Amino acid sequence: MDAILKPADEKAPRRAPHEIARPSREQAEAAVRTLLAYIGEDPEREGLLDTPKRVVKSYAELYSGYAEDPKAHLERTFEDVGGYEDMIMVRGIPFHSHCEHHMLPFIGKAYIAYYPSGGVVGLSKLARVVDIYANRLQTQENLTSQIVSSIDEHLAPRGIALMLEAEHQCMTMRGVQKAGVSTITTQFTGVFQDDPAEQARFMTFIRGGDR
Ligand SMILES: Nc1nc2c(ncn2[C@@H]2O[C@H](COP(=O)(O)OP(=O)(O)OP(=O)(O)O)[C@@H](O)[C@H]2O)c(=O)[nH]1
Ligand SMILES: [Zn+2]
Repeated sequence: MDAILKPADEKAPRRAPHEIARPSREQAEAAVRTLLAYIGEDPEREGLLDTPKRVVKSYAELYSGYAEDPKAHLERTFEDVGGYEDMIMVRGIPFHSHCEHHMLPFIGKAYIAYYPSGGVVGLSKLARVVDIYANRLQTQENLTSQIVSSIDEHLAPRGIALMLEAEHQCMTMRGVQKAGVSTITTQFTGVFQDDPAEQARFMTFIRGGDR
């Protein structure tokens, strides 16, 4: 257990989840008490007695994505769609994630489009995939590429376009303190990657409902 409580060698290769010993809930709660004392609080005062328990419980929701597999949501496709094969966009999916540098939230919207090939997925499933990856520690770039890779792997559409726009609280509440700044990331595969006109169409769809 000591190994996980000490800082890791920065150059160590990335370990698989099963190689990392998981602390108990009690150890996680004790770590929260340590942080409370570190910021100058008294972890024993009445208002804070249940806080470690609540924080650890909230982590089960905020970081639920580690225990979920997007495949479960993307493997069921529908083919009876009247031969529809044009772009499908799910526009403005709200998400919240946490940056892996500060463990502070970044909050924004995802815009996903794809050209189907042989089948479509339930629309909600795309939002579920966003949540699975957002409910992990992330960089916005990683989140973008993981969502795209997973849709590509399980659905193999003719093309995928994804744009994320988010505000990072680590830039708003602390550090450089720039409120109202958003970060945009995009990734294109297939027809979107090959044809700039498709990227332009994607951008037009994104603006569509705001006119
Ligand atoms: N590329 C990228 N950077 C991010 C993301 N989330 C946070 N960051 C940045 O990660 C960087 C970490 O920089 P460091 O210098 O190691 O940390 P820091 O001293 O806390 O930096 P400041 O935020 O500038 O105070 C900061 O520039 C953050 O803005 C992200 O999703 N993608
Ligand atoms: Zn950050």
